Amino acid sequence: MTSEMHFQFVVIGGGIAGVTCAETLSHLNPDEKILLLTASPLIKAVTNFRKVTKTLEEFDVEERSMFDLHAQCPNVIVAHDRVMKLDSAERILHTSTQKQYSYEKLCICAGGSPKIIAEGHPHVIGIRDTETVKVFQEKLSNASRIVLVGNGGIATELAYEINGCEVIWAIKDDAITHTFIDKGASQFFAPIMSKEKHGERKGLVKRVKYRLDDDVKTETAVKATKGRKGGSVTGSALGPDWAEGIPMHGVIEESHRVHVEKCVEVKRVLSLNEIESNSLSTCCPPLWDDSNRDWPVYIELTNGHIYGCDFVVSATGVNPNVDIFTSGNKFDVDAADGGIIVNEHMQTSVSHVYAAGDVCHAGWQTSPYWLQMRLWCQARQMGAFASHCMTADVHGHLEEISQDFCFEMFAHVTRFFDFKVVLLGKFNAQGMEKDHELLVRVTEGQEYVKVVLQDGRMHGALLIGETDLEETFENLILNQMDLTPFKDNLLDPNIDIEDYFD
Ligand SMILES: Cc1cc2nc3c(=O)[nH]c(=O)nc-3n(C[C@H](O)[C@H](O)[C@H](O)COP(=O)(O)OP(=O)(O)OC[C@H]3O[C@@H](n4cnc5c(N)ncnc54)[C@H](O)[C@@H]3O)c2cc1C
Ligand SMILES: NC(=O)c1ccc[n+]([C@@H]2O[C@H](COP(=O)([O-])OP(=O)(O)OC[C@H]3O[C@@H](n4cnc5c(N)ncnc54)[C@H](O)[C@@H]3O)[C@@H](O)[C@H]2O)c1
Repeated sequence: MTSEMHFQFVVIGGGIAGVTCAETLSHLNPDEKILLLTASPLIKAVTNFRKVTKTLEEFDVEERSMFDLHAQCPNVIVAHDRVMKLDSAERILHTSTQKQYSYEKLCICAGGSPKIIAEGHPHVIGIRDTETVKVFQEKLSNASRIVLVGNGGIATELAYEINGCEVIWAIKDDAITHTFIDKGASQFFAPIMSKEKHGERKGLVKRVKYRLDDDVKTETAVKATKGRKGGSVTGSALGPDWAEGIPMHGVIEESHRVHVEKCVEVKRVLSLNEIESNSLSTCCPPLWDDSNRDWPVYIELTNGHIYGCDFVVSATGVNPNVDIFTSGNKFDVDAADGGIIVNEHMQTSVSHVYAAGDVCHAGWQTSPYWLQMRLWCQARQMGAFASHCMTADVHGHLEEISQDFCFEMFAHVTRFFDFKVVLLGKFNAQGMEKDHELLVRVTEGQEYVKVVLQDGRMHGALLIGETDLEETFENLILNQMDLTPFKDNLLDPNIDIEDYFD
């Protein structure tokens, strides 16, 4: 019989949400012992945090040993141990090293795993953590053609970054990068995507400092006995600009070649044997050479096209890691995205259990200008806010805690195709009825500015390039000024909009 260790606060997950939650708990409760349980030996740390505007934030993400977190927050004990079972009635966690931990308050920050088409197929991979990136790089270094499935963040970055390998990019939509931008913006990017990249990439400060050394030793760590099961992902998700500085080269001389197949899904993954025995004919994009080539794997798309390739990258979103927790416990889970539902205090439907980051589904009545997307900024914000709520809860004044300002308005800054991209509020008019209006300004190869208006008020904006408009537009969304009298001038490039609304 193993002895049980008790902690006031236990956090599960060494990603951005879990580490931020544990760090903030440590600052708020310097006299309490906090346990962070993580299935991955390295944890994620947020550094150089800075606010760009009231709601936009930027930070670096470093992969660190568990030792570093304990050194920085001595009341946080980090255990490299996988939670195998939650007994929420007894408030006990059972781990892979046969330990038991009881808690007063628990925060689940177990992240997500890539949702992979044809899961388990040896020629289909997903990307989530440093280990899966290594697998991808290794496969790519011997590849001359891949099929890329998905139309969100990862697919967009890969379509731009991969060199020396042909890419067939299969998307469900009629325009690229649909998760983040509208069709007009994807047309803005189209010529840029097909251009070859020359010389140094411009202007971008590398934001992620990954340490890929596998053997980080820690004395405080409790060693996990089990590794990955069936190739499942246990590491934390990568973060901003993960693709920067990671070589992505195939074997051919042509530096950059992408063929986009629009409005399709993958119907079947086929072997050469199946192609031959059923006499199926394969396709090749115009001007690409496919003569006499046999491929390790073939993809049949719903438009009937069959492409051969070395391997397939499934960049098709994330499944929250909920199974271990929902088994035997009455968590409410969102039917559509599979996340554990949390309320405005990050509480789940199970007493004393909170959740934050990719694993959770924001189940509260959200502000009209905020939406959940599984992003590092939201993982950090949710982790930090959950720790404030957990602390208030143990002191009996949770109801006095009002929601953090960061949930007032959605704000995300990233880079696609080497352009700065800022997303504010309902940047794609998400969930809005047809009665909204779009104002757009485009300068080819330079900037794309789109504003979403309803009843003359700004509800969202998409800014591509160095527009310098984020602060002004953030204010206009937050203060809901009636812009009807200024509508014609709002995007006039000859008017200094900042002065205008000063
Ligand atoms: C390739 C890639 C690129 C990305 N790029 C960006 C970007 O540019 N900008 C952006 O905003 N976002 C980006 N994201 C998304 C962002 O990285 C995630 O939203 C964010 O990191 C999620 O953090 P998290 O802490 O919720 O989860 P995770 O980082 O997934 O961490 C979950 C943690 O829980 C642990 N865990 C899981 N199960 C257990 C268990 N049973 N017991 C113990 N521990 C467990 C895992 O080991 C891990 O440490 C990217 C994601 C990927 C995969
Ligand atoms: N720069 C950034 O902000 C950035 C970059 C990379 C990743 N991320 C985040 O990391 C996470 C993972 O990225 P991702 O690109 O896998 O997810 P995503 O949610 O960004 O995009 C998933 C894409 O896959 C498509 N899809 C889903 N099922 C499909 C199917 N069966 N067939 C074809 N297409 C399918 C969806 O339509 C969507 O376009 C996301 O939360 C994303 O927001 C963010």
